[in-house]
Amino acid sequence: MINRSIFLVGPMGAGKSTIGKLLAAQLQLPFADTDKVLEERTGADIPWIFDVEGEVGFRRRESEVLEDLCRGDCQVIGTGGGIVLLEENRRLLQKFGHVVYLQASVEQLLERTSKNSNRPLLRVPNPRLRIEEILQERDPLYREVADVICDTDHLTPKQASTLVAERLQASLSQ
Ligand SMILES: Nc1ncnc2c1ncn2[C@@H]1O[C@H](COP(=O)(O)OP(=O)(O)OP(=O)(O)O)[C@@H](O)[C@H]1O
Ligand SMILES: O=C(O)C1=C[C@@H](O)[C@@H](O)[C@H](O)C1
Ligand SMILES: [Mg+2]
Repeated sequence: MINRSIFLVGPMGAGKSTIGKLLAAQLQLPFADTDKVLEERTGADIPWIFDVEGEVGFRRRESEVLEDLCRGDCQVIGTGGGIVLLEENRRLLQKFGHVVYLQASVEQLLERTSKNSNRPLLRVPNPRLRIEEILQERDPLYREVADVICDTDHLTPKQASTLVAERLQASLSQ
């Protein structure tokens, strides 16, 4: 029934990496994370890439990773929060995958992303405002590509993974 890769999209802290791993185990599929693949290929971490190559350089690398993963086997793929910014990426997501938009409130996103400082776009004096701006810009783009939308606010990662699996099955059997 699942004949294409499952892409998880959503803002930083939505749980794409955390829930993605659980979902992959649940569906007995491999898991990949675009941020991780990009870091392994580059041999540098995301803050370093942003510092040296800027966001434009990072986005170029991210698109290359996405293209390669789209050509590969069916798996669960956690994406970077900004993957939907480029139209070419949105087309790839829709063409090659089942896309799940993981949502969470600004409050939850702020709390979940405050635990570490490896997100260059949140290294600002007012991360709450930044998250609000990001959501305003990207929510329509996440919706544009999504086959399924799941709110993770009051769910543990395990509960969220189960909900995503159920919603995916329902959407695929329509
Ligand atoms: N449903 C949830 N309930 C509680 N904590 C969560 C939930 N989902 C994720 N977390 C926690 O929030 C933090 C960020 O999650 P994660 O790294 O999976 O987000 P992400 O969407 O992959 O973000 P990014 O776009 O920056 O890669 C982690 O510490 C994770 O354990
Ligand atoms: O939301 C974003 O633009 C980002 C999210 C992270 O997953 C990383 O891809 C990077 O920190 C940028
Ligand atoms: Mg992630």
